[in-house]
Order: sequence, then structure tokens, then C-alpha cells
Amino acid sequence: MTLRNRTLLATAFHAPEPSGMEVLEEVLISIDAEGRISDVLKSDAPGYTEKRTALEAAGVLEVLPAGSYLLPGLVDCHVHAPQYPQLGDALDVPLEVWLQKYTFPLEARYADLAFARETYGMLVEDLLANGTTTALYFATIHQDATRALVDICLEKGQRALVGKVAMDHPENCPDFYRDASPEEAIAGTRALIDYVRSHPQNREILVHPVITPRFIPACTDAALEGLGALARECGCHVQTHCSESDWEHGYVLDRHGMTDTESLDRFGLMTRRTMLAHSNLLTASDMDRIVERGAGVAHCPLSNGYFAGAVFPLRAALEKGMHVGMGTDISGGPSASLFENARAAILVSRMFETGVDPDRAPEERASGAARRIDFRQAFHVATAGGAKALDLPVGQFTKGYLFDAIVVDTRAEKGTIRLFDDRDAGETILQKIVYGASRANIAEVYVGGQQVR
Ligand SMILES: O=c1[nH]c(=O)c2nc[nH]c2[nH]1
Repeated sequence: MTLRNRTLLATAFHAPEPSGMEVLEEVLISIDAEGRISDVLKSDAPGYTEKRTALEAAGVLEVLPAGSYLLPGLVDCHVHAPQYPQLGDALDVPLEVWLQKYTFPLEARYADLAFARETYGMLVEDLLANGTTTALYFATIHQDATRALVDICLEKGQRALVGKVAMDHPENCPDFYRDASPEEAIAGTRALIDYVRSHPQNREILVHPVITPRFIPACTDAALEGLGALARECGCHVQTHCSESDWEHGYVLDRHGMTDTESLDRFGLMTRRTMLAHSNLLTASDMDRIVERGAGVAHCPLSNGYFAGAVFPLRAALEKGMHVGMGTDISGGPSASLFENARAAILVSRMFETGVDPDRAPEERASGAARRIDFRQAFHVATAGGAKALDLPVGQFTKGYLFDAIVVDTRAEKGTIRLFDDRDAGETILQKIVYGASRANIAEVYVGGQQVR
């Protein structure tokens, strides 16, 4: 089913700005032949009734059923695709142990292309089923398996940004899973960029290549320098981990004598198209630098609970005008659902504000600052915020944007939302969706106006 060259009548929600949530009651959204939104006509706009009647008469109006609502597709700004087999496992050790003991051995298995195809196929299907229409993926160091992930996203119709992981540091990466040299890390990245950009099935540019230094500890300075030069040359997206835990943050301070943000910047890796995962331990000047460069942060609240030992100051970041998206961080985070991460983002922000230690008096326990966000900001970050951070025209129902959307069926029998007609309307419905939606509620998924589920 396609919505290209058609108009949809729906009650929709979107949040183009952190404080700008909108309910679009019975809105008419027209989609052009390329999958872009060509018109958004609100029900109180002049000409609305005439247009609706004419479209109905011409038989080109698609109408969402009662109890179903239209939301922008979710944008996952941080996914480790190869870690899907370990989702919900192995979270009882700190990051540095988790990487060496569980994660690098698992990622090394993607030398096996058949294994890669099977797990990547399952992951992309599951993310689409959870409403994720755009995903920013770390793959592995392997060329063939990473290409397979690109092919699978194109086949299944998911908007994706895919990076071959660069990791060449002999002290911090095991012999069995490492780029053999900085030259190999850079050449492999360049080869993946060429593959994505010349892919015959990628004419609509559904998939973008990403320069992906895993994180500073895993990369030599030569690799970071070469990847920075490549970013300048090709204008691609960049993704990496930034100031994510005390161990990682301390390691970079020791090795480079500066923070991750400062170090990435001097290598040319802090661009308008850079996505920094986690970023929990930023200084005030790191935050200013990220905003100045126009880079983005992928907030991963579930994963941070296991590895960070600190809470990303989301509200402060949004108030500074930083671009922030939401990330599941599969499998540092144990859920493939961005709705679950949105709920975690709200919860941790509340705990950050109030403090958590019951042995302290409330006034000693509290952080003393406004830290909380609510469902509106969480919804923004999981949709338009992530899209803006990635510099992609998706995440909102605005003329000129690509129509990436999900239909949430609040009446799904096996779903986890219950609405009551005599009390639930407008914003309350969105609040119940953010707090309650699960895979069973996601009835349809569209990318570029094409139904992909
Ligand atoms: O959550 C994380 N997952 C990873 O795979 C990783 N690698 C470096 N740092 C990381 N953090």
C-alpha cells in the first residue's frame, strides 16, 4: 500500500519543537509522488470542507479508523545492529568489562555473512514493528556484513544511516576484532561510503553512510585524524560515543589531556552531522561547543542506567538549543522500543530533579534545579528532535517533509493503551500513547509515503 499521490484524513500529533507539541484534529495531509508532504490542511483552515468533500467524491481520500492516530515515525539515533542477539543480556558488568567479555566476541561473529543476514533481517523487521522509521546504526568492522545491513534496510524500506565501525587501537581492541591499521580503518570506511552512494536501489537516498570511530579508546590518533579528514571531504554523517562513563571519560582525559568533545573537535569529527551517543559527563564548555558546531547528542536513558553512573542533563541541553535525539543503544539498553526509552527519559529526569536517596532529607536529596521533562519533550526528542539532529527532513507533519509515520491503534486488543471516550481527548491521548504504546499498538508504518509494515 502506498500513500503517494493520496491524501490522508487523520487526527495526528507532532512536536516540531521541544515546547511545541501540536494536536492536528482531523487534518488532511497530502503526499506527493516522491513521498513528500505537499499540503497540510487543518480542520479550521479556509477551504477545508470543500477539499475534504472533493477528495471523498474522487475516491482518493484515505481515512484512519476511529481509535487510530497518526504520529511521526520514531527516529532511533543510536543502535548497535550486531548486538541484537544479546538484547536483555549481560548488563551486570561495567562498560569496559561488557565490551571485552561479551560484546567484542559477539561482534566478531559478523565475519560470518549468513549470521549477519539473519540477525540484521530480524532486527530491522523488529525496529519497524516498534515504529522506528529511521535508525542510525553502528555495524561492525566487517565490510560484507555492513553491506548486508545496508541491503536489508533498502529491501525492507527503513530509512537508515549505517557505519562500518572503525576500531584499530591494539591496546584496547582484541586481536580477533580490530582493524589491522589506521589505513585499513579509513579505507574500509571509504569503501562503505562508495557502496552506499552508488547502490542501485538507493536512488531515493533512503540509506546514508556514516563515519564511525567507535570511541576514542578504540581508535588510534592516526585513525581519528584520517576519519576527520574523510568527514571534511565527503560531508557524511559522523557517529561515535562521547563522555559516556567515568572510566571512558577518565581514559580520554589521561590520553589526550582534554575531554572527548574537545578531542573529537580537533580531529574534525564535530560537525553539523555528528551524533554523539550518551554524552553524560559533558562540561558546560563541552555543551557550548556541541551547540556551536550544531552537532547532536543521542540520549540513551536505559543504557545510561547501566553504564553511565550519571544522568544526561536533557532539559538543560534542550534549553541551550542543543540538537538531541533518542537512542535505544541496543544492546547497552535492553529494549528495542523508543517508546520505552521515552518513558525512561521522563522517569530519570524526575529522579535527577528530586534525587533518589531516601536516607537524605528531601531538601538535601534534591538536585536544586529544574531537571524534569514531560511526555511532550520526550515525544519531541524521539521524533522531530532526532530528525533535526540527523539533519533529515522527517519527524513532523509539515509541508516539504518526507512522510515517515506510524498509525497507533489505541483499540488494539493485545495492545497496552486503554482510552475512555468520556475522559480522554487531545493531549491526553498522546500522553497515554507515550506512556502506554507497545508493538501491538503499532498498526501501520510508512517511510516516504510507502507502507513498510
Ligand atoms: O553502550 C555502548 N555500547 C558499545 O558498543 C560501545 N562501544 C564503545 N562504547 C560503547 N557504549
